[in-house]
Amino acid sequence: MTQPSTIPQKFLTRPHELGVVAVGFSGGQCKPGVEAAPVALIASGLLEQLRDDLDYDVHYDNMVHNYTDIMPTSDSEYRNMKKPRAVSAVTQRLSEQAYEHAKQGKFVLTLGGDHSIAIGTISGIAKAIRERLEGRELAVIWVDAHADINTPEISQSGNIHGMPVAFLTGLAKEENKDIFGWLEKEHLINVSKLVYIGLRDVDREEKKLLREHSIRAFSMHDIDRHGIGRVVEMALAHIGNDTPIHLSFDVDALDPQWAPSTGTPVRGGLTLREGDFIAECVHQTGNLVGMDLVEVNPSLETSGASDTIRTGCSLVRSALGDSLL
Ligand SMILES: NC(=[NH2+])NCCC[C@H](N)C(=O)O
Repeated sequence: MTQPSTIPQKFLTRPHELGVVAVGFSGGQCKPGVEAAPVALIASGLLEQLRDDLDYDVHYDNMVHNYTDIMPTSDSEYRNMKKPRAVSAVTQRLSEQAYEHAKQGKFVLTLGGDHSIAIGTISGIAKAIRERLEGRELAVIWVDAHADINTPEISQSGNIHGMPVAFLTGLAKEENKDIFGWLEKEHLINVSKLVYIGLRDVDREEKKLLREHSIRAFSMHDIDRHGIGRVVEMALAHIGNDTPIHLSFDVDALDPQWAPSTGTPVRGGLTLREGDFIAECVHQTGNLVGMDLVEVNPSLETSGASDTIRTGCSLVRSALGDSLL
């Protein structure tokens, strides 16, 4: 059965402590249901598994945050973004929550929610890491079918869950404090410390951005060619061994066979083992400081929902040190 990890964690001063933030937010896209994911993941026993099997001291406020108290009364489109003020307010609050945990040297686990929430988690953790580790930059491994790097102007959908990487890298900028203008330099990540794995549905303008900024991206084609083992090796080599890592895991990186209940499924994805393998390897670096699990939408499929939840739990356990032997 499962046992706690023995891998020393280089960048956490409280490696056995997990700050868990449950974010019931779906405003980064248009399909309701993704806000119910944290409850579903927790009801299926995820936090007990982390506590009892992997020996983590779980710091969870027993609340799924839906941030209703900070929802704007009106939220018209702005620069082609849908619900810009709501997503901005939620991610700003989440950024502070993630920062508080990360500042104390805990691992930050965030259960989403749609992928727009990564604007909050990554900005908060990047800031805490800079403060705690003398200006060190946070690297991000973005495991996803999509690149989520649309700037508002090039986005075809206007959904902000397709834009978080643009805001986090500073490729998209906005002065208005109510619409991501709260993001400061200390919140941002460097494109050279960003790596994608699993891409297979990238918009044309996004492809251009990836090329122009020489962003390291491993598509499903690369995984077919080299195998997942080599791809993860290359991804980690790109980041380097002296860098704290955040893993932002969109469940739609997996093939719909393993994760059908998600808003934007794309065929031809990772197997369950390839997903777990990525998470296991990132854990083994000893450099992981945070993880998001996003885009589980239990209401989209009746029979597929429990499979998707099970997949999500498995990915989180793997990233937190669960191993097969
Ligand atoms: N987090 C996600 N599932 N993102 C899907 C994004 C799809 C598309 N590229 C868009 O910008 O709308």
